[in-house]
Amino acid sequence: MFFICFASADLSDIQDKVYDSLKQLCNIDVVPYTLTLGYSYWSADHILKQILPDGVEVPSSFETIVKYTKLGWCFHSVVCSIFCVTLLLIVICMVHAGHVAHLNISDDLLPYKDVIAKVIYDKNYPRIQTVVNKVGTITNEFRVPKFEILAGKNDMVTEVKQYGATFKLDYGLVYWNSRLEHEHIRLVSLFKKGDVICDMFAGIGPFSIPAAQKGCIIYANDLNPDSVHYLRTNAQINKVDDYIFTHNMDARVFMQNLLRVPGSETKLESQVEAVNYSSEDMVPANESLTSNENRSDVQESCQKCINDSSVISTTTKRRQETSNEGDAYCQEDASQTKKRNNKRVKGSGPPPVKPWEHFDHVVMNLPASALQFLDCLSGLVHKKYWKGSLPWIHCYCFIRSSESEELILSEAQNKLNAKIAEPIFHRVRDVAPNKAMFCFSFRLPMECLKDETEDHIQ
Ligand SMILES: C[S@@+](CC[C@H](N)C(=O)[O-])C[C@H]1O[C@@H](n2cnc3c(N)ncnc32)[C@H](O)[C@@H]1O
Repeated sequence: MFFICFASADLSDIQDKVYDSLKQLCNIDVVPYTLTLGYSYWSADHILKQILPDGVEVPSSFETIVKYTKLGWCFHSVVCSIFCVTLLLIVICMVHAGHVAHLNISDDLLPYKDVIAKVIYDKNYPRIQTVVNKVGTITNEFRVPKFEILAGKNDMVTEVKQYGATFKLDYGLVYWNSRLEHEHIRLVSLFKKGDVICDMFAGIGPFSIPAAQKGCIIYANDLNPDSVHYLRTNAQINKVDDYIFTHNMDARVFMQNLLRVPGSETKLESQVEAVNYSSEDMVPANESLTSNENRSDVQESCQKCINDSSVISTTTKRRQETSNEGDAYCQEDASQTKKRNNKRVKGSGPPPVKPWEHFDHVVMNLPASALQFLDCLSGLVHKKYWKGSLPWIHCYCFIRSSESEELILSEAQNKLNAKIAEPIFHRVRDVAPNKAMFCFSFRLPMECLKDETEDHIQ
């Protein structure tokens, strides 16, 4: 049995609620004992350890979809540890903060969800102004979890900063996962200025926006209209709207439209957009010196990745966790991105592009089913029109501990109806004890090209 002596008057409202929850939880009228240091000095973790029953694991972290800057975190820790929290310091500390904390409360902790949320809200306010808990599993195709609001205001529109880019989003309407930040920037670090990228499942743009900041030309698509709305908004906020062409359709249709050669069949709306974008005096990708240089740079970057211990070839290396070397590599890229933050990409807009003649990378981040979409890449590229080297495909997938990379490779080869040379598996993160997310990268095999001459002969 215990009771809490609340030291700070300005937190009394929250403390009353916590106190009430405690009384309900413990089924008691009076909560005895004094925590003499006072509620206002204790961390959420410490308080929860005190108030949750013995044996219950205290949620040690929650995902906040808004990040502190590193400076903010350090500052916050110092302030907490020396117990000198003045209002002014809090305000300075929270400058880069937003407001939604996302909890994933396990079944055994559900009876305590309100008290947990109240303590987290209380101890992180005003940085955190809404505390939500994920309910059930994600079943909808837009991959948007359902949330219940446990504390604070009912407002899920917020802003996130990732490596110098700003992302506005409605957490209740679109997919967002802060834990993929490192992966977003790792993949973008493989792209070079002038590369053409097809982002088939773009979401609100965590691959597309930093890539455009680098000077890549992006065709970004998502089936969720709300994602596309925020993708466009984010392209404007980050001043890269000249470099991003957004589409709202099924990923297969998107790729078919993008790669259809004008004049060969009826143009669809999105194809018209791509055609308009390609001006008449366009320079073919493989005739430009810069483009050729970029092409070999991509090879080098990918080779660097193959050599880097954070990226593993099935044939040569075993699965490993992301290395510090990899971190440094991405960090370097991130600092360049930060420098560009909020500056319009220089030059007279992007160079003209004909995607049916050349693109460099395809990003497929829909791990639950991206492999099933690989068949749409077979017979899509016309041999007759294609210029330069074949594109890299980056297909995200989940691999269970009972499954192997060889199994994924064989599934992908079946879908493409072609053999994949030198596949690269990069372990992104563990999503469950027996399941990890991987990025499976490979060059589109030559056999996937559509050869009209052969069609004709047959
Ligand atoms: C896992 S999220 C990834 C979003 C983003 N690339 C990121 O890293 O945050 C997958 C996205 O694919 C979209 N999606 C699902 N099915 C789709 C389809 N058939 N065609 C296009 N987009 C689809 C969802 O709306 C969602 O935004």
